[in-house]
Amino acid sequence: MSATRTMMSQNVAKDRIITKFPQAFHPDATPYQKMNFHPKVKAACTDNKTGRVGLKICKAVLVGDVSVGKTSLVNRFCHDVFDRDYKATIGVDFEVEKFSLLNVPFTLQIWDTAGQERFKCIAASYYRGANVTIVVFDLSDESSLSNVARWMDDAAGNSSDPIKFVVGTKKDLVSPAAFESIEQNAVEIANSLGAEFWAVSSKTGENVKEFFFRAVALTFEAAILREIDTSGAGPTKQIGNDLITKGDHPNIDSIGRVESGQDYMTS
Ligand SMILES: Nc1nc2c(ncn2[C@@H]2O[C@H](COP(=O)(O)OP(=O)(O)OP(=O)(O)O)[C@@H](O)[C@H]2O)c(=O)[nH]1
Repeated sequence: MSATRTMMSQNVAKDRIITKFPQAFHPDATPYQKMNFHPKVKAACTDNKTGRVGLKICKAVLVGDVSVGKTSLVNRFCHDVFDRDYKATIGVDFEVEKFSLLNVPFTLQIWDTAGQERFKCIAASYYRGANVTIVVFDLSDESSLSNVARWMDDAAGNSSDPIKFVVGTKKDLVSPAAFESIEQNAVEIANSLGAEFWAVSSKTGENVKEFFFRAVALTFEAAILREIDTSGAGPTKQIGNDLITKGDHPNIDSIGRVESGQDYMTS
């Protein structure tokens, strides 16, 4: 391993190192059937002799109805906290998380958009170029599930072939019987949208880390495969479809990484 790679791996927190390919929540509720990293990806990451594996930065966008739990999901994963009080997202928030997969550093920008209709225009301008589209609904509120297809259409339609997820939150609020019923509907909808289904609770933390690790692994793999297929040589700085660059944002560093913070504020 090169000195640079060793240094970069050391910058990643221990609980952000992904060694095994994370599995789907439900084997029948995913279009992504792989059980392991692709041999080409393993080889490229293990050798890294060709210089084709560069710094990876991808973009995930969360969308969904008001108050379904988008911010709570991000906060549970990124900060391991849960707030019972509702504070509406204004415009869009973002976090940046660093990972290591197959000893290669990987950064995920997580964009948390507002569900309120009045912020829709602002939020929608951030959908573009997402590598992962995450449509969130509330397992305890069936009406939020009925809007999932529209959210997916709006958000994923602005990106080129993103990895897609439908995530039901607030699992702690539903009885096992109610869960079984809404899960069945959610799986059907997710399948029809070509998305993978997950059920999580940000309150208890159930499945939150598992979900994000799965999203990260699928995105990383797709990005490396795309890079192997499209670039013959030379390390790349990023492989997002349409990532923001320095100058677009005051907190962007020289290689296009952003510090976490709120990106848009209005009264
Ligand atoms: N019991 C329970 N409550 C949750 C869970 N996730 C979120 N909530 C609550 O649901 C409310 C809304 O959560 P948010 O995360 O702010 O929802 P949001 O989707 O980001 O809302 P907008 O920013 O308006 O789009 C808050 O009161 C949270 O505490 C969960 O897993 N379980």
